[in-house]
Amino acid sequence: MTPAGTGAAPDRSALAARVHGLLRDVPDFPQPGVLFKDFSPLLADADAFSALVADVAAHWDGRVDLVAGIEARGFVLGAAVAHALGRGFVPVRKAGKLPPPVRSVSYDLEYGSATLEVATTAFAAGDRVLVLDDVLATGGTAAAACELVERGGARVTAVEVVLELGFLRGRDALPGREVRALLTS
Ligand SMILES: O=P(O)(O)OC[C@H]1O[C@H](OP(=O)(O)OP(=O)(O)O)[C@H](O)[C@@H]1O
Ligand SMILES: Nc1ncnc2[nH]cnc12
Repeated sequence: MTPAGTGAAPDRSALAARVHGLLRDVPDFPQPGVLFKDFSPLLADADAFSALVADVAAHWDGRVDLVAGIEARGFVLGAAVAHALGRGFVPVRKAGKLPPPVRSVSYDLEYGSATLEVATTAFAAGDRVLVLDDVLATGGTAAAACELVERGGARVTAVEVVLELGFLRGRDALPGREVRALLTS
């Protein structure tokens, strides 16, 4: 593997502290009562973003065939990790964005409900797929993405997120799956 960016991944606890310091808390967004975690400052920090991508890629190197990123913030992280791994990227999109034929799954998330879609041709039988997103909250989004991967005949190796909102118990929506998070709050 040749990680994009600055080379070897640093110590994970140091990386976690650095990433934590670059997340911005936004109260009452997108609706009252939600404390929104804004990843924009992290993405804008070239060194921290490179270190994060290198860390994730180093962990999964040789163990996945494709990275599936969930719209929209999972696209940014997922495409960067796929590039660092030298693997392909599959966009898992909100309804109506991908051209047919697609598979669809509806789900609930922390602040609403939605439908995710993936191209029916995205996966080959037996592909090992890393599902990647920024936040695991209730787990509805990640569970829907996993279902889409498996309906396509592929296998979910794991769900990787930057931040897990532990109090929302997203892992309960992903029984039996490996879930890896850099940060838990
Ligand atoms: O675990 P859950 O409760 O399902 O929530 C997690 C999802 O919520 C956010 O996406 P959002 O749907 O807000 O879309 P965005 O990335 O386009 O802003 C986040 O990026 C995850 O995909
Ligand atoms: N609180 C939160 N902040 C950012 N993304 C989220 N997705 C679901 N809940 C979220």
